[in-house]
Amino acid sequence: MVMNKELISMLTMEDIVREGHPLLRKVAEEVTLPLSEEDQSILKDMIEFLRNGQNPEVAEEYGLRPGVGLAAPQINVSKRIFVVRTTDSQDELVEQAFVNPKIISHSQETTFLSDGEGCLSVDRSIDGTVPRYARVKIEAYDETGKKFTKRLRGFLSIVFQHELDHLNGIMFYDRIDEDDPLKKEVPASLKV
Ligand SMILES: O=CN(O)C[C@@H](CC1CCCC1)C(=O)N1NCCC[C@H]1C(=O)Nc1ccccn1
Ligand code: NI
Repeated sequence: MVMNKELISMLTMEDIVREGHPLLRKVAEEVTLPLSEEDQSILKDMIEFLRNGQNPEVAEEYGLRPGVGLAAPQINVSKRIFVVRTTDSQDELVEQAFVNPKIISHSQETTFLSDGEGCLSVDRSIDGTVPRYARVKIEAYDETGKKFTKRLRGFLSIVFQHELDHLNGIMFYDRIDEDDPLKKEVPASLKV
């Protein structure tokens, strides 16, 4: 008997897990390499979701919120996988899968998005400064199972840290300082 192929399905906002779902607060499992067929198709769906969201016609058609990153726990898959699609400091398009990602070193200096952060799994806007390392040296595997290290800075570094937090059950607002949510300056001691 011929097994029928998985239906080609695109991810939509219904597939995005929202606040309150336990998976967003779990530490996701490492992925065994090389990636299984299933994990490879999960990665493809995740990249497609970001591409679709960044295509105004498709986003409009399917009611997608545009995202620059997506972590597997957000689509109810507790695995250490996320994808990023954005432009880097040289305005080059970066479309990258990160499997079993790790920060191996980071700057003392911190940075933050001046408008604060949001999250596709959070249907409310939360004001506040989310401190992130200004620069990170990371190690991960790509969709072919190849290990790579990269130095990230700027917006890409922030996106990476937001996604890595999702693999560790951390939400961006966990990092907002309640006593001084809108703090803008970085304590002098932290500047290198
Ligand atoms: O875990 C992954 N997510 O939750 C999707 C998030 C990830 C980003 C939030 C802050 C850093 C990574 C995402 O992309 N968004 N969050 C909701 C609003 C829309 C969108 C966004 O911030 N877009 C954006 C921001 C600045 C410049 C250009 N575009
Ligand atoms: Ni998020």
